[in-house]
Amino acid sequence: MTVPDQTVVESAPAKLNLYLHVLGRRADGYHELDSLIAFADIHDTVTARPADGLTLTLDGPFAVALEGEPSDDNLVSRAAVLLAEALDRDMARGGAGAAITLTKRLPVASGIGGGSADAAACLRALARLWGISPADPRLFPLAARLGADVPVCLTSTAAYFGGIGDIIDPAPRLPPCAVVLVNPGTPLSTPSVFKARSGGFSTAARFDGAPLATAADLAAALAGRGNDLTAAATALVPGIGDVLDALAGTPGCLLARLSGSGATCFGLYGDDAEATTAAAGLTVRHPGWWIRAGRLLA
Ligand SMILES: C[C@](O)(CO)[C@H](O)COP(=O)(O)OP(=O)(O)OC[C@H]1O[C@@H](n2ccc(N)nc2=O)[C@H](O)[C@@H]1O
Ligand SMILES: Nc1ncnc2c1ncn2[C@@H]1O[C@H](COP(=O)(O)OP(=O)(O)OP(=O)(O)O)[C@@H](O)[C@H]1O
Repeated sequence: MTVPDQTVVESAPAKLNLYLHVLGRRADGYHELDSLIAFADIHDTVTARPADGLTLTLDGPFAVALEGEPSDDNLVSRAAVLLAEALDRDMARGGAGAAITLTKRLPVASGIGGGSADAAACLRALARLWGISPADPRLFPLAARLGADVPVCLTSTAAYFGGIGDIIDPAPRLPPCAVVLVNPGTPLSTPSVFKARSGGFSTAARFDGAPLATAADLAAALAGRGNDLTAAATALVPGIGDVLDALAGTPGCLLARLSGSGATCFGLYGDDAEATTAAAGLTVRHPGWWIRAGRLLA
């Protein structure tokens, strides 16, 4: 959305790993993954307007979680600097920069890729502000330099994620599906979860069956797959087990699962009313949890 004073607004949607299989561990310590990634209409927001230089302002309920970190370390600032460099946009020589605001609504270090989504949204917002397409192919290599999850967040459409996150393939069309996201309130760092993981490896499990017409079809297909980081994440944050049990116990929940390295879990539902009712009930019973209802993006 562009508003008349040239302010550009981009959403940074939460990423969900509908399934996440760990296929092996490379010599450099990174893990080979097979994952079906989808996005939800539950999001941070990046706003950019013309200004001298580059500045970042944080607001929103989870801004406080990032305020202890230097602003230059924020993935949004890093994305802005990379794009300015790639476009040879020299603000010292009078080129217009951007005043960026990140409205942080997604919990930090929570397995739903908020930082990656913010970085991708910043690339799209500044591309538009500075007169190039948000689909410009130059954005992809910049996104990859910012993190494994950032390229897939550029389009925020469902995708298969392979390699160490560097292989992105189109996913089957997902059916309309309502979701509830629940985080028990404990940040969880991705490296600690991979380090805590033990046991064997899974095989790749991309869908090759009939089209997924309904949320129930999607849940049934996912039931034979899993998130291989669940045991390790739950060992570090036992509250994940409570979240999964609570989600699974809500009427209409078709599937409850951990996203990424956690600690956010998601429930899938056949319709919006079931998800909204589930979220409301969980909020009453667990006032300390972060709970949001929404839908998967098409
Ligand atoms: C697990 C996922 O959430 C799945 O969507 C993401 O791939 C994680 O992406 P991310 O948070 O951007 O993670 P990165 O910053 O790339 O990696 C953080 C750390 O997690 C471990 N890591 C991450 C990705 C991967 N494929 N193998 C790993 O072993 C590594 O120790 C790495 O240093
Ligand atoms: N804009 C940002 N939002 C969130 N975290 C950021 C941001 N910029 C930098 N970071 C850093 O990145 C770390 C990971 O944050 P993020 O919320 O993206 O994790 P995540 O949801 O677990 O991601 P993933 O699912 O990709 O593992 C944070 O602990 C923080 O230090």
